[in-house]
Amino acid sequence: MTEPTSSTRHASGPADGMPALDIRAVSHAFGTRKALDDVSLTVPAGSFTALLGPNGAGKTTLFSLVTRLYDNRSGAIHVLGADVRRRPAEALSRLGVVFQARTLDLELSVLDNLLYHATLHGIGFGAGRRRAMELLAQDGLAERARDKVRNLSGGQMRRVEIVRALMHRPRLLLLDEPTVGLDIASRAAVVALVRALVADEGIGVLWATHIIEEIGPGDRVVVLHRGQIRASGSYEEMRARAGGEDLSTAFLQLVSDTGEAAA
Ligand SMILES: Nc1ncnc2c1ncn2[C@@H]1O[C@H](COP(=O)(O)OP(=O)(O)OP(=O)(O)O)[C@@H](O)[C@H]1O
Repeated sequence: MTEPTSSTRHASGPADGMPALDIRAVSHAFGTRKALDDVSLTVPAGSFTALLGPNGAGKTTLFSLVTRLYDNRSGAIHVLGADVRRRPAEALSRLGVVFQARTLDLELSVLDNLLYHATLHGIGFGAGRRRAMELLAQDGLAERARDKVRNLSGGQMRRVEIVRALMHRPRLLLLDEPTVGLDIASRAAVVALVRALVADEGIGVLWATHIIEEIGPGDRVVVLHRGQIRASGSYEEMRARAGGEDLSTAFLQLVSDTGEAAA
């Protein structure tokens, strides 16, 4: 991405120093099946935090609670200080989300998809169009603005979904396994786009994945397994846990069924 403009750098957002996302003691069950058990985690503002967990760990359930698809009946979730239960409109206006399943309208143009989202957030047509073109240009997709989404590659669709999530200038971006199904080059482009948002604009990112290679030095890592947080800390701390071995070794130790639940 190119250097952010003043309008992109200062997105809507409250107090400095507040975590982008703070989850405290949240549990969730589907009937008798516990999907999340007393989960607490923090995404500091301007951090890339990887939520690392194997299939069925509870990542999507956690995202559904943060975005209010499900109601959190225990614990508390704050987005930039706004409680998602008590101040949902405020909290949701501060977050952008890219769901695991594709949600663009394939028959609409890229621009119309973005304008539709802008309208849902109360952004007027002119301002929405300017914002969309600014973001598409930053991501090298401006010339595809009038193309039907159906004609884009999978990687380009993902990047458009990220652009869409940024239309209303959130300070927290949630991405649920955003590179699933992409080839290596497309995956690298998506990762680079999101890392640039963290570095250039200070957006807090929670990146759910089970792909270890997407996590690197300087990242924060939260390991979720069977609905429980098994570990959290910096990439370097995680490696140290495995005696200096790579992150894969640490991860496999943490999600083995004998691994202790630990903070
Ligand atoms: N709507 C639902 N009804 C019943 N059980 C569910 C529902 N959604 C999820 N679960 C169960 O909750 C647990 C956590 O699922 P979840 O989809 O949150 O995990 P995940 O980490 O996102 O997995 P994946 O990487 O496979 O997407 C699993 O045991 C799953 O089967």
